[in-house]
Amino acid sequence: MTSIAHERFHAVAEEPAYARENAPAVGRSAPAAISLTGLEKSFGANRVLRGINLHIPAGQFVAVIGKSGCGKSTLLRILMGLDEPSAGELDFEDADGAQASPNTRIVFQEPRLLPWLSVADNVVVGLGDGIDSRAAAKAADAVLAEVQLGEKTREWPARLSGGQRQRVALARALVSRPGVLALDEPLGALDALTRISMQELINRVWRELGFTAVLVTHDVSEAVHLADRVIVLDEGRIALDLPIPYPHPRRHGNPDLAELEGRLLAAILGTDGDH
Ligand SMILES: Nc1ncnc2c1ncn2[C@@H]1O[C@H](COP(=O)(O)OP(=O)(O)OP(=O)(O)O)[C@@H](O)[C@H]1O
Repeated sequence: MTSIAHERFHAVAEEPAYARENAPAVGRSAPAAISLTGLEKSFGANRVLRGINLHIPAGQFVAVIGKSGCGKSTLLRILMGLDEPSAGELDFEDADGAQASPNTRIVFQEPRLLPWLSVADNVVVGLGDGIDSRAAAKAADAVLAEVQLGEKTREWPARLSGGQRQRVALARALVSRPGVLALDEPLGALDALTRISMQELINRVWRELGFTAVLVTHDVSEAVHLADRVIVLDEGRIALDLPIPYPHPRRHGNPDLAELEGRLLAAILGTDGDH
């Protein structure tokens, strides 16, 4: 495993006006650091995660990549509290290193929208209960504008394209201003051009809002375009921990990124030592 001294290569911009004025207090949390220590997960005799040690600083964007079945989604589910580890520890820390319980949200490959609710009401679902309905509607409209769906707030999900539906799912995750956002192959079902525009959108909202992001993807190009750091999982272990030391936003076709993509592919396919 290659360990890295993390540096922030992106400047988190000052909080945008829409976020200050329209984000409700409910759920809102500062970006949190994530620490995994000796994390293990078994399903019966199947040892899926085998002693994962990983520290993700607050605000970092990490991509997790690896062969099908290597444990990526299991790791993400444990991070989100959707599954329990068999052994080891998961801790969140605030900027002072104190234990934290950040607001965490996840976006899946399928948008999972409720078909009987409008686009705006689907986003309001992301706020949970206990928030004034006018404040919730205002927050939903603002975040929908941020994901360029300001024209579609009253539309039904069935009348949107696949990319638009996934932008609603992203807006539903962002409306409560999470400190940690998990992305489980969120662009996997989209065509190549929509993927690129969604990558730009994810990169922009991350730079603007500054949450900690963990992205599971099969796409090495997506990983090096979005992440500060890419973790390659192999049979439940970290096979490579690769920093991507370039400022955001990143250009497609950059030869330095192409070289990193090659290294990642070799690590995923287990051909690092071959010539
Ligand atoms: N709830 C479960 N019960 C039993 N086995 C499970 C469960 N969830 C995952 N597994 C097993 O854990 C292993 C890792 O699955 P996981 O979904 O984490 O892999 P992945 O790397 O995300 O795969 P993919 O890239 O195909 O989505 C697989 O062998 C899978 O069958």
